[in-house]
Amino acid sequence: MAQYASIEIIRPDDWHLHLRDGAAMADVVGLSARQFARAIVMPNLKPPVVTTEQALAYRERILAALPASRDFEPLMTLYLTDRTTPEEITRAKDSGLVAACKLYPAGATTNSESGVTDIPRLKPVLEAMREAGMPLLVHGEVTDEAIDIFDREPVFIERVLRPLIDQVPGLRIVLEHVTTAEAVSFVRSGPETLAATITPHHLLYNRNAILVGGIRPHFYCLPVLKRERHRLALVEAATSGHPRFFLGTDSAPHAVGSKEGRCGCAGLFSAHAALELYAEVFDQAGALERLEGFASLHGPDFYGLPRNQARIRLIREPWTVPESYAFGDSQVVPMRAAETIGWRIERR
Ligand SMILES: NC(=O)N[C@@H](CC(=O)O)C(=O)O
Ligand SMILES: [Zn+2]
Ligand SMILES: [Zn+2]
Repeated sequence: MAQYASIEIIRPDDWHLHLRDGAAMADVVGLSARQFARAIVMPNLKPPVVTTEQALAYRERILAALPASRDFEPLMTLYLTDRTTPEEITRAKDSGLVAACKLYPAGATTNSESGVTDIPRLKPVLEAMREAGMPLLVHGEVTDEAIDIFDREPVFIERVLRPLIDQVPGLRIVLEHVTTAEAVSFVRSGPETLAATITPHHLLYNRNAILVGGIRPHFYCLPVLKRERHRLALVEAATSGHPRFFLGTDSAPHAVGSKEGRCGCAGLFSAHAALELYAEVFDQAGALERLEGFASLHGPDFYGLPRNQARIRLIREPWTVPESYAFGDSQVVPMRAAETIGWRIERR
């Protein structure tokens, strides 16, 4: 098998990113813009981004915080609630700047308190999205207390996603941050309108990372890391060349104090090195030739957006990740903190 010293690909996009807001956002946005041309920006701020007007204002704050040299396009999203109307979908579509809407089952993850409690009642909104050609992005976990946290994704697929696809056929759906073999086979056997994003952490780690040799809060995210057999299924899907699996980091920075407490927040921060971490995965799988499809082609194709023109080069050259990055009035601990990564992006 060829051992590439470097690899050049079309500049990638991140189809699932948390940028937060204010000074913290200003500290992290440049790290994503360094590698990605565009990113789907998640709307789970406090309070959430529920109207087109709020999404456009958030977009302006992101653009204002970008380093002058960076060309980076934030693709905005709306946070669906029980009160979202079909008219709001039309406004979002007409703005030309809102790319998708996000469904958080209420209580499923970080800042999802205002999420949807009654998904069947959302049908008129989902139909308006289908007419607008606007994808529905889904955090796919049930919140039922009786369901084990490691089973919440497969149960969501059977209880919620399968019926939803039947009720609104033709709606484009992205099952975000898939973590299980069940999700992979559901997407593979699903309609052409169903896709999934995969994170670097779910490709690189299994649940041992959280629990072996001490409890490691920086590996805690939702959906939680799963068994090794699930990780292997994700690697197979990502590196297979299948066009309905693509890159979405779910980089979700939290101030170090909110991760390392008695009740730590869910979310891993990977924006400092996301593409480099994906390169490791594809390299280990002997599939570097397929990185470009996963990182740069399948996403825009599914969203119906143009592919990027610029190119980016990754070099096989280890570097040590800092212990932390600035994050507003605090710090954020990055994935692989104080450890090495085998690839780096060529500076231009
Ligand atoms: N993934 C996470 O563990 N956390 C995300 C929310 C999410 O994507 O579910 C966050 O906003 O912190
Ligand atoms: Zn999520
Ligand atoms: Zn997320």
